[in-house]
Amino acid sequence: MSVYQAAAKILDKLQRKEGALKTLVYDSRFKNVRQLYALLCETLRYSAVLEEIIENSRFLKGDVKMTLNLAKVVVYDLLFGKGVQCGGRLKAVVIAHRTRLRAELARLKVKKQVSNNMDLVTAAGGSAAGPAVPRYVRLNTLKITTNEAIAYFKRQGYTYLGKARSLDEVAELGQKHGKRFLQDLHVPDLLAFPPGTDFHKDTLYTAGHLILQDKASCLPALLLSPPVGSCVIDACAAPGNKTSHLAALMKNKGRIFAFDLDTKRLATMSTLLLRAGVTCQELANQDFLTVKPDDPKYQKVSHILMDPSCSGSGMPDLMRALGDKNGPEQEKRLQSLSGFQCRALSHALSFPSVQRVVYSTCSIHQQENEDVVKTTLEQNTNFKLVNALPSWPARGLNTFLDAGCCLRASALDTFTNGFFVAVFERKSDGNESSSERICSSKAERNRNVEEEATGVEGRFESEDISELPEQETCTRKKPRKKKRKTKTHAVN
Ligand SMILES: C[S@@+](CC[C@H](N)C(=O)[O-])C[C@H]1O[C@@H](n2cnc3c(N)ncnc32)[C@H](O)[C@@H]1O
Repeated sequence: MSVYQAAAKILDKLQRKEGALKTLVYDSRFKNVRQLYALLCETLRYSAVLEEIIENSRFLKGDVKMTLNLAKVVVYDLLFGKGVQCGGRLKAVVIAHRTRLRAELARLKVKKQVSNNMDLVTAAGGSAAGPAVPRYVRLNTLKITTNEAIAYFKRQGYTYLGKARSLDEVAELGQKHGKRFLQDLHVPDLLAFPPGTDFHKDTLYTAGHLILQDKASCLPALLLSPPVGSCVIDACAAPGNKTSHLAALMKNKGRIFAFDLDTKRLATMSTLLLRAGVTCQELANQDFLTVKPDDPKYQKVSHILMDPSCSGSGMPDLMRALGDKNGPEQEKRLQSLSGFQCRALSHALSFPSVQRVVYSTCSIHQQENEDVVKTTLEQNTNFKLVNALPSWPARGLNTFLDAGCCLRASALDTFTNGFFVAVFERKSDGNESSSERICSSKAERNRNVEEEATGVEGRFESEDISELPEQETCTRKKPRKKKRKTKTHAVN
């Protein structure tokens, strides 16, 4: 099977919501999964542009017999990729229409008033997905310091633009190309490069010094901010980007109990943590809902990260591929996800010593975000919301009194993927009224700012197919009856 047929099949499956992109690629058993994955990512990125070109050129209107998805992957390679890399009838058909397709590309650039292909993507995605998001690189501080990394990239010919002072500077980088980078203003040890910068073959990346992770997905670990030496649970952990971030914040001291239902993702996680030099973890292939809060093993757990399965609707490429379908089916799915998310979050809050719990999703839907937080607060009156990262401009939708304590992220507002974070903290006095739980009092806001400035500052995904799923689509798996626990051992 050619790479195009394999890719088209996966696009079909994505549209039928049969799984996450990386899982589908991995499961396809295609011999060169890296090539297949790269082609799919790029086709998804150019999806809207490709559809317009295919439609305007009437490529599929004549005698050409192929599905839109097959047309998209092959036209992508013809116009934006390495040229058509197959033989036979498929190549003959595309070559026969090459001139018309190229002419449509040129016409589209004139229409959108852009001069290069990347700008075309930005122009196409501008309304639905927002501007292009920079390539964020989290430095794994277990292995490298920020200064070392900056010096390394300078040696590689990149121009260092300094530490961003405003989101506008990050946004500007999103519109640029070439070898330049800056340090992020919110997340310490995070660098931002122009979109499309590829580090998969970089030696620092392959050695686990760099973690390719979107900025928004760095916020949960940062806001949980477990002290060095603490006892932490990562409830839905695989493939472990946030676990490795937690371990870096904890300087590999203390314990992280990490759970996941999915055996394959957990195996990938084990490999990734090994590469990242994480040694303080204990992995378990277990349904978090079955983990007993009164088990003496978890007696000292003070911090929990809850990043459960969600619709993945914050991932722009994915949503563009799936189409933003509303309707009863979508509503049913969201309700089911939301029910699970509420149960999982309440379960996290039931651990006897837990003080702080961070809830996050890569969803843009209120049902999975504010609604889950509101229900959970109503059911757990011994917890309140903390005003998460007050300097962050995008806040939770105003659907209940404390919703502004939560933060949202999007390509349009924060130049990241779509994301949501809420921070729960145990009330010091169990008798606080519901109004006291609101984090809008000036004193508490100030305290939170201070915490973020002192506790977080100074401490500190790949999309490589060999590493498998980031957190984009995280379809919920049914709990398995048989539990198998795996424990990773310390690695030097
Ligand atoms: C959003 S992804 C987690 C991404 C991860 N936190 C990271 O940053 O790399 C959600 C994960 O939850 C897992 N999951 C779903 N239901 C679960 C459950 N009941 N118990 C444990 N893990 C679960 C899924 O297998 C999936 O790997």
